[in-house]
Amino acid sequence: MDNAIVITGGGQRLGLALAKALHSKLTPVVITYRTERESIAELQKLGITCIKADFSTDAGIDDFNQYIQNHYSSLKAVIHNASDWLAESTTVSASVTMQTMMQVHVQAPYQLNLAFQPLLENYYQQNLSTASIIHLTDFVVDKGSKKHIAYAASKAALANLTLSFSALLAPKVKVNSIAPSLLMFNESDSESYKQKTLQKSLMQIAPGEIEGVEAVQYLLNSRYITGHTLHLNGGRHLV
Ligand SMILES: NC(=O)C1=CN([C@@H]2O[C@H](COP(=O)(O)OP(=O)(O)OC[C@H]3O[C@@H](n4cnc5c(N)ncnc54)[C@H](OP(=O)(O)O)[C@@H]3O)[C@@H](O)[C@H]2O)C=CC1
Ligand SMILES: Nc1nc2c(c(=O)[nH]1)N=C([C@H](O)[C@@H](O)CO)CN2
Repeated sequence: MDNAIVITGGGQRLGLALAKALHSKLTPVVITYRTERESIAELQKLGITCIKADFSTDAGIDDFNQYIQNHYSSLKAVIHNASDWLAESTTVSASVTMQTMMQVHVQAPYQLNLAFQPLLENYYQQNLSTASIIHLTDFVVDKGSKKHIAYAASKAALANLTLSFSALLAPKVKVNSIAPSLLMFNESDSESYKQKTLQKSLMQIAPGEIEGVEAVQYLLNSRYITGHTLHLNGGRHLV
C-alpha cells in the first residue's frame, strides 16, 4: 500500500482523534496501540489498520518496523504521538523511570525515522510533495518539570531529533515538533488540579484534541515549514 500515515499511540485521546481525522482512501492511516479498547474495533470498522506494538523494547520497535516494511512502499507521514507521562516515584527506580521515558520518546522515534526514511522519500518521488515527520513534544521542553524530570528530559531529546532529522531529510521530508502545554485532562485529574492547571495559561482552557488535530493538519499541508516547533500553550509562557 502507498501514501500511508503512521500514528503511534492511536488507541485513545489525541492519537485516536488524529486517526479519525486523517484517514482516507488516498491516505490510509495505520495506528499502533498497546491496550485493547473499544476504540480499536471502531477504527478497524473505519478501515484503519491497527497494529499492536509496544515500544518499551527494541524488539517491539523492530517488529513494528518490519510490519511497515512488509506492507507499505511509501509513507506520507509518521506522527510520533505514543507517550507515557511518568512522574518520579518511590516505587520505580530513577534508572527505570529514565530508561522507560527515553525508550518510548527517543529510541522509538529515532529508530523508526531512520528505518522509514526510504518510504518517506518514496512518497516525495511518487507525489512531488513533501512527506512529514511530526514529533509530539511538550511545553516542559523549554521549562523543565520538577515532578516529571525524566519525562521532560526525554521530550527535550525528542525536540532535538526534530532539528537533526529536519536537516538530514530536507527537502523531501519536513520534520517538526508540536509542543502542547495542556490539550485535555486525564479522568483521574481532580477538580483542584484542573483549576490550578487552567490558571497557568492566559487562555485558561483545555482546548481538547481538536487543537492538536488542526496543528497536525497545518504542518502536513505546509510546503515550507521544517525544523520548527508549533507551540500550543495558550500563552502559558507569558504568565
Ligand atoms: N494531553 C495533554 O494535555 C498533553 C499531551 N502532550 C503530548 O501529546 C501526545 C498526545 O497526548 P495524549 O493523547 O494525552 O497521550 P496519552 O497519554 O493518551 O498516550 C498516547 C498513547 O501512547 C501509548 N503508549 C504509551 N507508552 C507506549 C509504549 N511504550 N509503546 C507503545 N505505545 C505506548 C498508549 O497506548 P495504549 O493506550 O494503547 O497503551 C497511549 O494510548 C503525547 O505525546 C503527549 O506527551 C503534551 C502536553 C500535554
Ligand atoms: N503522554 C502524555 N503526556 C502528557 C499528558 C498526558 O496525559 N499524556 N498530560 C500532560 C498534562 O496535560 C500537563 O501538560 C498539564 O497537566 C502533559 N503530558
